[in-house]
Amino acid sequence: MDGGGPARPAPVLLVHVKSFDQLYAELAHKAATRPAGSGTVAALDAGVHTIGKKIVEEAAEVWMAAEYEGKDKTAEEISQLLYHLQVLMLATGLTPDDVYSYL
Ligand SMILES: N=c1c2ncn([C@@H]3O[C@H](COP(=O)(O)OP(=O)(O)OP(=O)(O)O)[C@@H](O)[C@H]3O)c2ncn1[C@@H]1O[C@H](COP(=O)(O)O)[C@@H](O)[C@H]1O
Repeated sequence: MDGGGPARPAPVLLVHVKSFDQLYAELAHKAATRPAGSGTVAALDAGVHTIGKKIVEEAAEVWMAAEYEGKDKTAEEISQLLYHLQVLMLATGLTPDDVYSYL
């Protein structure tokens, strides 16, 4: 027995999924338009040396997560590493295609 009322729509879980290329396009737009409050703009202004150190830090966090913190945490840390790699790509004028050509 369902009481005869109107059927309630099933709950929808909204998951925002972003591809590597989509993130790069978003970051390139940020770099071009320089919106206030953008961490990407701040990182680009800080320069390659600072971005490079962040990449090393994030890579270590990926390693530690993989050894000790499980799959979810590892995936999160990898996403952060990919983000900072993309910032370095922008800082050095590289596009995803430049990288893909070596894969
Ligand atoms: N995907 C990311 C992303 N991943 C990682 N990060 C940055 O990397 C940091 C994570 O580093 P840690 O976890 O080590 O934290 P933390 O050491 O406390 O960080 P910091 O003190 O170094 O900022 C975050 O604080 C962010 O600054 C990101 N910053 C932005 N994005 C995405 O990039 C897009 C543009 O962002 P804005 O330029 O900030 O608008 C948006 O779609 C964001 O979701």
